[in-house]
Amino acid sequence: MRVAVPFAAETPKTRLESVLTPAERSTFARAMLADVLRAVVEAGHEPTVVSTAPLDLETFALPGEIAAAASVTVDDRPLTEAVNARLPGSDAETADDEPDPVAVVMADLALATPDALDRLLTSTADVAIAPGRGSGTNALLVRHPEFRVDYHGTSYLDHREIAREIGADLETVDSFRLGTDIDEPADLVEVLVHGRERDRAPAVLRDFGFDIDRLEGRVEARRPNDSAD
Ligand SMILES: Nc1nc2c(ncn2[C@@H]2O[C@H](COP(=O)(O)OP(=O)(O)OP(=O)(O)O)[C@@H](O)[C@H]2O)c(=O)[nH]1
Ligand SMILES: C[C@H](OP(=O)(O)O)C(=O)O
Repeated sequence: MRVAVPFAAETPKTRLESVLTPAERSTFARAMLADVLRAVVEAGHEPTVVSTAPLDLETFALPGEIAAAASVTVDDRPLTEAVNARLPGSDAETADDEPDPVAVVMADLALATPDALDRLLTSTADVAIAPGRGSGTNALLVRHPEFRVDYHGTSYLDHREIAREIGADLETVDSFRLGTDIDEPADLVEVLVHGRERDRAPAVLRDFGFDIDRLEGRVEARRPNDSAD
């Protein structure tokens, strides 16, 4: 199985611009990517980062076995096109009778664990999806040679419809860890609460000065000098 990890390398995580500087967003996005690559390798797979710009994984100082298993390919097409070019049955595929399945795991799944990924990656459905809140498609496994993605907006609902149209059976993988993509300031607290000790993303946030604000209402990640909304 091939596992693609799309990565917007140049201006990542723009929706975090109210709480992180551009340099911090880049560091944080790379920390989440490192955590995702580690989880994919520990689930037994060799991830390829599909990056919008060149990316030197050597500068990530990944543990040896993670660095050895992970690779980068540069593709500056929009997300949907770049992913579709890699799905079973696409032009980039050889004309195998039975193409290899392809998984697509987003680089901002900071809570992903090998066990959570394994539940998706061992699905035998034609298409398996771990949706995100708000109907995103956080992680996907495609076996069907006619299935194509259409990301953004309500992509989970759209992908269900696409699967129905081509007669593919679809499994929805219900997973808190895969369902939590880190898009907006309110998501940062999930990294601090549920990130594991060894993960980079929570360490980076703490290094930036974030902590869990328990003072009132719903908990959130805040640093002391952030102005109140
Ligand atoms: N290869 C590639 N990856 C992308 C592209 N856009 C987003 N990604 C990656 O796809 C995943 C989901 O991205 P989004 O959350 O929609 O966008 P983002 O760029 O991370 O964040 P925002 O700028 O806040 O929208 C992340 O892993 C991104 O790094 C793209 O055009 N090409
Ligand atoms: C790529 C996109 O991510 P979101 O913008 O929902 O985080 C999607 O899941 O369709």
